[in-house]
Amino acid sequence: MINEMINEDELDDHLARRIRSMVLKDFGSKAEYQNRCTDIGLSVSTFENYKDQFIQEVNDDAIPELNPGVLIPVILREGLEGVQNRLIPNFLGFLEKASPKDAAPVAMVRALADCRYPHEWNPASRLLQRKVIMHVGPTNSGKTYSAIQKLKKAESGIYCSPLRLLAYEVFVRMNREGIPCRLITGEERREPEVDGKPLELKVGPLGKPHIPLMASTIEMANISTKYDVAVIDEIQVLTDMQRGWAWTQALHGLRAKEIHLCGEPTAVPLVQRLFKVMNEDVEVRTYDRLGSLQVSNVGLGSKWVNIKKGDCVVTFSRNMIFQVKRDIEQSTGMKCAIVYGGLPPETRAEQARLFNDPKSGYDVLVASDAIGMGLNLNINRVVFETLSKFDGKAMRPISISQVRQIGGRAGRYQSAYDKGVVTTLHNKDLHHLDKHINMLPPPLPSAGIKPPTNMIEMFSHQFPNVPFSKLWLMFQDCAQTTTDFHMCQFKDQKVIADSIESIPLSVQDRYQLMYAPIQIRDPDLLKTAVDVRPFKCIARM
Ligand SMILES: Nc1ncnc2c1ncn2[C@@H]1O[C@H](COP(=O)(O)OP(=O)(O)OP(=O)(O)O)[C@@H](O)[C@H]1O
Repeated sequence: MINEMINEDELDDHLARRIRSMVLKDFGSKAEYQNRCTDIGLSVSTFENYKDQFIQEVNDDAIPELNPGVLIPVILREGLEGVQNRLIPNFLGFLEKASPKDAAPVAMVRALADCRYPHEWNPASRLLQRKVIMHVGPTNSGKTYSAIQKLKKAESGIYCSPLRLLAYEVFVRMNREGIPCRLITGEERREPEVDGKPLELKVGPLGKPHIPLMASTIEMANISTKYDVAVIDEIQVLTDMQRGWAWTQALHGLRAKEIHLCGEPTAVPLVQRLFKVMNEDVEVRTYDRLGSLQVSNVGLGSKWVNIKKGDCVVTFSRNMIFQVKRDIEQSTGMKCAIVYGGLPPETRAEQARLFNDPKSGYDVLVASDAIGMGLNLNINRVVFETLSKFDGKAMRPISISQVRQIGGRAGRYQSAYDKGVVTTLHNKDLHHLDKHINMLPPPLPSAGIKPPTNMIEMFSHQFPNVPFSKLWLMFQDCAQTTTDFHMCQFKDQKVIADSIESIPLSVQDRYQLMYAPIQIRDPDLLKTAVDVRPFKCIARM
């Protein structure tokens, strides 16, 4: 497959055109596309009459959504599938212009799947004029620190986190400083406490205890409450294929007088465009890195014996984390702490604490890319075990943004090592690392969206008795979006939807289950998810 071999810096207009031609050839010849169009109500003759004209228009770059410049980030993020998924919606858009009469049979279902104005999905927030401040800069530049300072002083506020562990960090820090803060994640809810003991709360004006702050994973952020200040961390994740919708929803929906966004400068143009549609201005504050970060001129020569105290080895599979830990402990005698996404927050925090404490005896950290977002660790040197990651389908080079985010964990301000070093296990990877760490990633192309449940329900009324996984595909074929948005795809969505198809459930329940982060490899968990409702118990954010 062509897309499995593409590096971020190799994909140019010419290659994007070649990939597009390949996909268009299938559109013209494979029965699948015709069937998908007839499933939603188009006649066979309409498809046959207009498909070649459509292919010609695309090849002439007359359909902006399928131009090479738009497709490059799509191919990098979604592979060939991203281009394939965009063909039918654009074919229907083309048909509507070319022959409204022939497009009439699908006009209503297209209107029901109109996702061009996601800011209208949160009408209550449109009544507010929100002040938006965007803190941007490289890693370790004090962006989150500045935003959190504002949150601390707020009468009411929310911190929206990309990770359970970061939400937990803010929860612990705020309560320790005497500022009552709740924790809300997919897994747990906690009232203000310090070291397991409830925090003494002041009584508010209505005679109830006043808890001003909430630290929440972004998927769980309550957007119906009013806040003085909201902080959205790692805003660049809004472009993520699976989770981006939660950032977009927070950005559109948070009912806060003041919103602070923290993240990479690459997010600025897209975020500005999204707020412009809502008539809200964005004040951009730019930060510089606190302390230097250097790429080493030597790798470890593929030898774990070259690991030193203060090193963090980054690898991308859970099996490798344990393997690397064993290898390092055997060849150096040093003990390794481990951090990866699947660990419970307390265990992760404990492992991070052990590594950060110079007297604990844990000198090395072995971690997954879970450390790439915001964690404060005393790392002297980040060592990439590899620069490729399995994305569920194929091994792909990690993005420039990921290289920079993960590498940037070395040398944290006011930590034991304020100058950071980045290197690779294998010398052959060093050149790639050096090139990418100094490269500015391109601006973010689009923000993820997840259509609201009522939209899917309305759409489903047009196609009774269609299995849900097929209905979701039909919705996406009909969906209209602008180039600023993309529809999020949920991990294993088809497998989940098909495995619950025979169980009597509402459309709302099916939709909710489909995007719940269920471990489908565990059949018991999937069964529990179906048996136990509401489904909050299985959320694993
Ligand atoms: N003005 C400051 N005073 C004291 N400590 C600070 C200050 N600014 C930043 N720090 C500390 O520096 C470290 C990095 O800051 P912060 O987490 O805000 O960086 P960031 O730019 O958000 O980085 P990342 O994107 O990696 O999360 C943190 O430990 C933070 O507490």
